[in-house]
Order: sequence, then C-alpha cells, then structure tokens
Amino acid sequence: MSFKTWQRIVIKVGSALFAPNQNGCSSQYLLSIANFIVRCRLSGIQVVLVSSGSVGAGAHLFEESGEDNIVIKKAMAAAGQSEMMATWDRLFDFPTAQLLLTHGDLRNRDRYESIRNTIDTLLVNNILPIINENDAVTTDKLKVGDNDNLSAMVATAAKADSLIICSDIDGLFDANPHLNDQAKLLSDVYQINDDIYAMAGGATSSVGTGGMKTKIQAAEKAIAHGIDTFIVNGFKEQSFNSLLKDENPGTHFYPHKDPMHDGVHWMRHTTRAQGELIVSEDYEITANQLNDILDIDDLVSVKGNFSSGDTVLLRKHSGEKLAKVKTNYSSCLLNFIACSDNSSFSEELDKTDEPILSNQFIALMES
Ligand SMILES: Nc1ncnc2c1ncn2[C@@H]1O[C@H](COP(=O)(O)OP(=O)(O)O)[C@@H](O)[C@H]1O
Ligand SMILES: N[C@@H](CCC(=O)OP(=O)(O)O)C(=O)O
Repeated sequence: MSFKTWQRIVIKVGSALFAPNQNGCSSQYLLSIANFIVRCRLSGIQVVLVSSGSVGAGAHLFEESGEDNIVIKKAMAAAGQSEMMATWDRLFDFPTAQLLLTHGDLRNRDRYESIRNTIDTLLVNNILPIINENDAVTTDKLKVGDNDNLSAMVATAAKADSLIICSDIDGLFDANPHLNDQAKLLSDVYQINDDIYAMAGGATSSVGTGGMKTKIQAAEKAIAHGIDTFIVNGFKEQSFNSLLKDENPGTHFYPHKDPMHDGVHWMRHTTRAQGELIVSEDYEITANQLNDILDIDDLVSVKGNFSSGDTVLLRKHSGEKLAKVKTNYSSCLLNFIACSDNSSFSEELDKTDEPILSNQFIALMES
C-alpha cells in the first residue's frame, strides 16, 4: 500500500505541533500538515484528522497549572478545543466537523457503528472530520487516555488504509534520542514484539502524552487491521513531501497480510473487559463455535458490575484466561443465574432467543 493506492487515511497530530509552547495555538507547524491534507484530498484521498492540543491551546487562559489539577486540565481542554477548531478552520477552504469521543463511545458496539457511519457520511460529503478525546467529560473509567491509541481506534472504525502519526521526532529509535545520543532510527518494522516495546519510552516533553509507547500500541492495533502505519516528524515539511513521493520519512510499520476480522479486532483492540465470568475447569471454547458459547451449567461465578452489551473476560477458576466476549446479560442477572438452583428458570432461559454471550463478538486469548 502506498500514497498512490490510499483511499482513506487518518492523520494524527501531536500536541507539540499544535501548541508548542502551551501558549495558545500556533500555525507554525500546521501549515505543512494542512497543505499535505489538501494535496491528499486533491488526489482523491479521503482524510480524517485526529488532533491533540486542546489542553496546550487552552492552558494560557488559566492562572493555575493543569499539571496536578484534573479539573483545571478539563477546563483547559474545553476552552482550547474551540481555539483548535477555529485554527484548523482558518487553514482550510472546505468544511470541517468536530467529533469528540471517549472510550465509552468506542467500546459500545452501537455507538461504535454510529461513529463509523458519521465519519463515512462526512467523508462522502467532502467534510474533514477533526477528532479529539472529549477530555472535558472523561473519567478514568471512560477515557482512552492518549490520542495515539485513539487515532488507531478511529482508523479501524473509519476502515482507513493508512495511519500517519505526526510527532515531534523522526520516528521510532532504538532508544529515546533525548536521553541517548547514540540512538538509531528504525525505518521499517515488520513485527511488533517485546523488543520493540522495550525500545519505546514515555514522553519527555511537557505537552506530549504517552511518548513512543502509546505510538507502538497504536501501530499494533492498526497493522492488525491491515492499516499501513507511519510515525513521522511533523516539524519537518520534508516528511510530507516524502510521503507524497511514496518515500518513508520516518518509521513504517507494515500491515498484517491476513488482517483480523473487524468484529474480532474490535473485541481485542478497542473494548475493555468490564467484569469476569468464571467458568468450570472442563469448559472449552473454540474460534468457530457457532452455538451458544456458554451453558448455564458452566457458569461458576460472576465478578464486577456490567450491563448487557458490555465486554467481559471469560476465565477459569484456575486463572486461565479464555476470551473477551460481549455479554447479552447484565452482571446482576448472571449473578442470579449462577447462584440459582432453580432448574425451571434455566429452562425458561434456554427458550429465549438470546444466548448468554454473543457468538459474533468474541476474541480468544492469544496463547
Ligand atoms: N525509542 C524512542 N524513539 C523516539 N522517541 C521516543 C522513544 N522513547 C521515548 N520517546 C519520546 O517520545 C516523544 C514523542 O511522544 P510525545 O511526547 O507523546 O509526542 P506527541 O505529542 O507527538 O504524541 C519523543 O519526543 C521522545 O521524547
Ligand atoms: N486530548 C489531549 C491530547 C492527549 C494526547 O495524547 O496528546 P499527544 O501525546 O500530544 O498526542 C488534548 O487535546 O490536549
């Protein structure tokens, strides 16, 4: 996959490019990114933008620092977000649309489909979607937490061909170049394993979140969905000229040749388990199981509070993790079922159309 064959791409812009000094937005680095977006669109490529920087953009409006004060930080995000949209809008002569998402939106399949349809409709109508996390309303339980992982989730939801992460550094080095001047750039990564993660450190600037670690997580999510992924230096205009010439200006993560099925990918890389179902030791599950995945007799106990439609972890009492699965029943009802010796209740349940666990959304644990 290359520039010539891309049909839909997601571009992620880091905070350092948007609000380099935490003192409002600066168009200093945005002009070359905007120019790249325009040139992609002129070549018929649909573009989705994931932009960080609302906190950095809003910071100058507050006397107190947001570093240790989450309430102030959320207010900075809310104020900076308007400035962000106004700044991007000034750089384009076509319409843009703002989407503010939380992990709570992305891990609910109905809302995920709704996000997918909205992005699709905007793109078909030549409107540029500009996406950020909805920092003002998120809680620890609800947030993605960094825009690298968010951009990968958006790229899979948008069914993009390519994800381009624009950062403040040339790409992935074998060590953090800010801490090790012997560090070497890795141009091509064919497989993401523990060695790659070991190279990636956190952010060293005051504006970035997650550093290289979250970019590797994002790349891992994206390539598993068949999405070509790049980390490039957004400070350098040359990076974008290279991409337009089909050259790799940073680190290129190659997509899996045999990408995961969309539903399995969503279960594995987007959802988070909200609770656990403990099953009997002799319970077995296989990838192609088409019938009811879980029989009431196999359910030993239920942990956590979850609602119908949430993702749960299926595991044995001994601790062996079996799969992430979408449950059709709440923890309350499942607790009742697990504790009940009422066989007539079991018979009633057997008669319902809805199996306990959805057999469409299931991701087996990797061994
Ligand atoms: N192995 C590595 N290679 C390159 N950068 C690294 C590495 N490990 C940690 N980093 C840090 O990651 C930073 C980029 O991430 P981050 O600060 O979150 O930026 P962004 O705002 O673009 O997301 C680099 O400036 C660098 O300090
Ligand atoms: N949502 C936050 C950005 C969080 C984030 O991941 O920042 P970055 O590491 O600069 O991409 C904001 O708009 O300030």
